Amino acid sequence: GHKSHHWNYQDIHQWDSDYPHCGGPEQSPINVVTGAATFDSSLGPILLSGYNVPPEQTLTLENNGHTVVLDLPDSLLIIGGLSQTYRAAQLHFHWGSQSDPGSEHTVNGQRFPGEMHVVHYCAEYNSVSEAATHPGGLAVLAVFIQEGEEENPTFQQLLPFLQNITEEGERTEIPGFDIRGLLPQRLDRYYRYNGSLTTPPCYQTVNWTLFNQTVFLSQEQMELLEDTVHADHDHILQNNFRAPQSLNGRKVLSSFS
Ligand SMILES: NS(=O)(=O)c1c(F)c(F)c(SCCc2ccc(C(=O)O)cc2)c(F)c1NC1CCCCCCC1
Ligand SMILES: [Zn+2]
Repeated sequence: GHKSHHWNYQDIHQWDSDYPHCGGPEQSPINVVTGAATFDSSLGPILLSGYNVPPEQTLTLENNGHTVVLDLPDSLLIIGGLSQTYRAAQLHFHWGSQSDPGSEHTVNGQRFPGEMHVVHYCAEYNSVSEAATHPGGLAVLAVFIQEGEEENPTFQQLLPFLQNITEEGERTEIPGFDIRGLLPQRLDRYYRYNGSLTTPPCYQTVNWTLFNQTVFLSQEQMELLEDTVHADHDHILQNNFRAPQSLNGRKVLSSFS
């Protein structure tokens, strides 16, 4: 298991004293300035395989005190749109509160209500932990979450279970469902840059894909995400996002013009 993370989102400026990579030059998240992105025609559509998990296969949903994590079978693959094949490890969320947005990345200075990260590791490694320490070892698909009129049926196969894991350390089993349905329709339109984990140890080993198209949750679903899980016993887990980090000369590419 992981050494217990004694960090939190309140003393973010302390992170780099305990975790030196957090002070590195290629950190995440960033603000994407769309007008400054460079179109790269070699960036093809993200191609997924095995994302439809049958209901008889259960998935573990956990409150780890920093976010809610859905463990994913390593049979879910990214087989296109990246230089190598990547295997799924987990997905988790970043959110704000009912009054404030909580995405990690921002676009032209706009923060979205929430952000989902689907974390994958390069198939040449045997585990996400091993891959996490190698450049390009991780590929995270990031999806911005907005509030809309309709209830999102695929998120409805996940969000109600948050009520089983309100306390840090709690976990629950949920029936498999089509993980593809959590992603936007257009997997061919995205921003791409090299960055890091947005949490300690902040390894600078993440190939980021930020989809241009967002997903929509109803107000009730947003409230489930924002107002259900707690950390260290009593206080509600909200605003679990890191501030945007300097690009330090990094290029942001786009798969579309
Ligand atoms: N945005 S992100 O991808 O950087 C990210 C966060 F912002 C995160 F906040 C998290 S959760 C906090 C880190 C953590 C804590 C406990 C455990 C455990 O008990 O197993 C594991 C991790 C979190 F889990 C992740 N992703 C993890 C990063 C830590 C481990 C490396 C590979 C999995 C991706
Ligand atoms: Zn994340």
